[in-house]
Amino acid sequence: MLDASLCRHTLHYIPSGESTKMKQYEPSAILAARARSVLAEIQQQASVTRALLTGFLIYLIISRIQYARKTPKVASVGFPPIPFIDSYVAAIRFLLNPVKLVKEGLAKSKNGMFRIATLQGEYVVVTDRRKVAEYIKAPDSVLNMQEGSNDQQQIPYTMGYGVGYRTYHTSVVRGVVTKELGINTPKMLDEATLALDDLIGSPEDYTPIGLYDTLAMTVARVSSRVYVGTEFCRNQEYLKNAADYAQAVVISAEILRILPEFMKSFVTQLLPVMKYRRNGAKFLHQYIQDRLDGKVDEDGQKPHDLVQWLIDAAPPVEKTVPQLAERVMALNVASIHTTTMVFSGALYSLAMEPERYLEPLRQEVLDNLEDNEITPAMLGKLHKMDSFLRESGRFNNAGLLAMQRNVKREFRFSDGTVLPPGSKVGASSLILHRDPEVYDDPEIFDGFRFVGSKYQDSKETLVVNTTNNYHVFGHGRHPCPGRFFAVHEIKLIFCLLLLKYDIKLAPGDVPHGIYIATMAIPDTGLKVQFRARKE
Ligand code: HEM
Repeated sequence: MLDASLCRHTLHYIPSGESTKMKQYEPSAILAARARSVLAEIQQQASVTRALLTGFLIYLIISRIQYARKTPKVASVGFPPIPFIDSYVAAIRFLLNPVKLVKEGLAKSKNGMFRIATLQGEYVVVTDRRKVAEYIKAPDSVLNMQEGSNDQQQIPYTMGYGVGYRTYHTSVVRGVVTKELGINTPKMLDEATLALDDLIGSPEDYTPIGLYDTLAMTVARVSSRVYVGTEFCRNQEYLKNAADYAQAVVISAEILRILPEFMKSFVTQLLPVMKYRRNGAKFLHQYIQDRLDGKVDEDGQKPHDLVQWLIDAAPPVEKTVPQLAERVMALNVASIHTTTMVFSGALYSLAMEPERYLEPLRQEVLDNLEDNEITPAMLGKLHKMDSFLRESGRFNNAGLLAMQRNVKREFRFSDGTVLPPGSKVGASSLILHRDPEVYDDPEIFDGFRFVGSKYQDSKETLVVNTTNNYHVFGHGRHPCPGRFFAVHEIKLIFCLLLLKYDIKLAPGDVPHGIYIATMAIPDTGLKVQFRARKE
C-alpha cells in the first residue's frame, strides 16, 4: 500500500509525456531516496497538521474552561446540550420567544435564579425579590451599573466615549434638573398646551389620533423647552432628529454588540446613529458656542437651561461644543422614548376603561387646581393619578431584565450561589411586578391599587419610589435620577389632557405591546379617540 502510493506520488513530479521513459532508466537507489524524502515530507505535514489540531483543541478546552469559570452554576433555559454552539442557539431562542423562556426559567429554577443567553451575552435572571434586595446593594466595584448600560446600549460608540465613561450628567439630572422643576413648571405647561393644540387640536367629535407619536413629540417638545429653550423646542426637524436618534441608538446597539471590539468604531461611522448625532451637533453648535463664550439672559443673568447646567458641571475635557452637544443628545435619548413608553401605557389603560377611570381622575385634578391653575404643589396631591401611573408601570412597563449589572468581583448570594467575575445579572420585572406575595390579584390592572387606607401616607408606593418589586426606574444604588422630571412632565401633560379631552378606544381596539429581547415595547401604532371636552 505504502509503496504503491509512494510511486504515485513520485510520478507526480515527472513531467507528463516523459514518465514512462524516465522510469525505465531511474536507478532503484534514487527511487528509494525519493521515497524517503516524500515520506519525510508527509510525516512533516502530518506533524504540522497534528500540531495545529492539538493547538485548536487546547484553545477549545481553554475557552471552555474560561466559559465554565464565568458561568454561574444555576439552572439554565434555552441551551441545547451541544458544547460551543449552545449559547448561540439559546440566544436565538430567547430572541424569538423571550417571555416563554423567562416563564420556563421561573418554573425550572429552585432558588429564584436562572441563566439565559441573549445577543449581548449570558445573564443570570433573578426572579426572587429577596435576591434582588441582596444584589442591588452591591457597590459598583463588585456589580457595575455603568458597564451594564454601556454593554446594553453600546454607549461609548452610539452616544460617545464621554457619555459612557465620564458620567457627570447623572449628578446634573439628580441635582439642578430636579431642583428647578418648580421654577420650570410654567414653561413646561405653556409648551405642553401649545403642543397639544398643534397635535390634537379641538375635535368636536371623537377623532382617531396616533397616541404614541403624539406623546413622543409632546414629550420631546416639553423636555426641550427646559433643555435648550424655545429656539429648538418648536423646531420640528430638531425634535424629530432627537426622537429618531433615540431609536437609532437602540437599533445600532443591537448591531454593534455582536461585532468584535476592534471593528466597532469603524462600523459605528457607517450606521444611521452617527447621522442623527452629527445633525444634533449642527443644530446646537452656535447655541452652545455662545454659552461657552459667556452669553447671558436679557436680564444679565446666567441662563437656566440644561446646556448651562452641563457647562457648569462638565470636567474641562468635556467642555467643548461637540461633546456638550453629544451630552444633550444623550439626555434626549434618556428622556423621550422612556417617558413616552410609560405615559402611553397609562393612557391606553385609561382609554380601555374610560367609564371607570376618566371621571375620577379628572375630578381629582379639578378638585386640586389652585386658582384654576396647575401648579407643582397640586401635582403632588394627585394620589389617584400617582397610583394610576405606578400601576400602569407595574402592569404595562415590565421588562424582562431590569437593573443589569456586570460582575467585576465575585458576588456571593446568601444561599451560596456565586456570580463569578465576567458574568452578568439582572432582574425580571415581568415576574417581580406580579409577585402574588406582594400584589393582590397581580394579573389584574387596578388603577387605584395604591390609593386608600392600606397605603395611606406610604411613600413606598408613590410612582417615583422604587422597590425590589417595582423597578420601572430601576432600584438600589442607581435608580433613574430623571424620574422626578419624567413623572412631573407626565403628570402635567396628563392634567391638560383630562381637562381638555374625552378619551377612549374605538370598539374592538386593544393595544398590542410586544417584547423585543428583554424590552417591553408598547403599541406604537394604535390610534386613540380624542374629543374636545364639552364643559
Ligand atoms: C419615564 C421615563 C424614564 C424611565 C422609565 C427611566 C428609566 C431608567 C432606568 C430603568 C434606569 C437604569 C436604572 C438601573 O439600572 O438601576 C435609568 C437610568 C438613568 N436615567 Fe432614566 N428613565 C426615565 C427618564 C429619564 C429622564 C427624563 C432622564 C434625564 C433627564 C433620565 C436620565 C437617566 C440617567 C442619567 C440614568 C443613569 C443613572 C446612573 O448612572 O446612576 N431618565 N433610567
